[in-house]
Amino acid sequence: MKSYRRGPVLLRGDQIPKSTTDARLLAPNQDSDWLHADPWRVMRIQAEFVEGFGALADLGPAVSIFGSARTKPENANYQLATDIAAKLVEHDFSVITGGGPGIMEAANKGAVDAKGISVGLGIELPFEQGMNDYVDLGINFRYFFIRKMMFVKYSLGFIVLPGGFGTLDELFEALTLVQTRKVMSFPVVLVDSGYWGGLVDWIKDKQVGEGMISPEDMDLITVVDTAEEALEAILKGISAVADKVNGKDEDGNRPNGT
Ligand SMILES: C/C(=C\CNc1ncnc2c1ncn2[C@@H]1O[C@H](COP(=O)(O)O)[C@@H](O)[C@H]1O)CO
Repeated sequence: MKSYRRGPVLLRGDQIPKSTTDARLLAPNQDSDWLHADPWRVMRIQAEFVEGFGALADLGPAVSIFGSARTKPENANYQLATDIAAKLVEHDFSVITGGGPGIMEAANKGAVDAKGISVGLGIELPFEQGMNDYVDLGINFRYFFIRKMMFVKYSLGFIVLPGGFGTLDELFEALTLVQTRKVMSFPVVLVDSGYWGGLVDWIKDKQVGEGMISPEDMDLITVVDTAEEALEAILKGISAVADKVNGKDEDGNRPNGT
């Protein structure tokens, strides 16, 4: 049977193309549909990873702040996000957000006002949506999954204010990565017990109660109400991770007593 090889792909019968990849590439007057074909998308995906890694390589220690794109400046959580970002900057952290409006804008504003590094990892959306005015280092991603990976790779912890589906997506992705040990356990801090309390109770009641997660998985989440508590929880969580990396126990001692 006649076979045709395209790199690692074996093609037979009707799958054999009428022309080669090179011939199609060199052919005049082609339409641009091929630019949207999946193999070409892989190149875009690669390019987006390269751009992201390049732009963030020298960032240094950073914390991501998530929350609703719809929170208005007059909402108390807007000021809270600003205060948390300022406190992070005072402790030499860069602040990373999704670069959009609402809580993202508030956190970027707090970082800039405190003279820190304010990062926005934006996402291309079907409606016009620029980066907020307080982003000093911004990258606009086409692909959600690449952007999500950048948050995890370049953050030492996540602080999550009230939000909608986008915020929940970011929260549960972080928890899943920690639970499955794809990343070192890093702090995930929920701010505003009034907002998150019902969800946390449901997780305890249903997910722990019915054996969908382990009771220890609850330790991955800390719920706080103030900027000071958020900072404290992040610092504590980060030093716990550092201790783990250095082989220390929960009290900061090494097994050999050093
Ligand atoms: C919906 C509106 C603007 C959307 N613009 C966004 N820009 C950047 N990042 C966004 C945007 N919307 C959602 N995100 C990401 O999800 C989280 C917030 O989503 P939620 O559903 O509002 O909770 C946020 O942390 C971003 O990373 C104009 O109203």
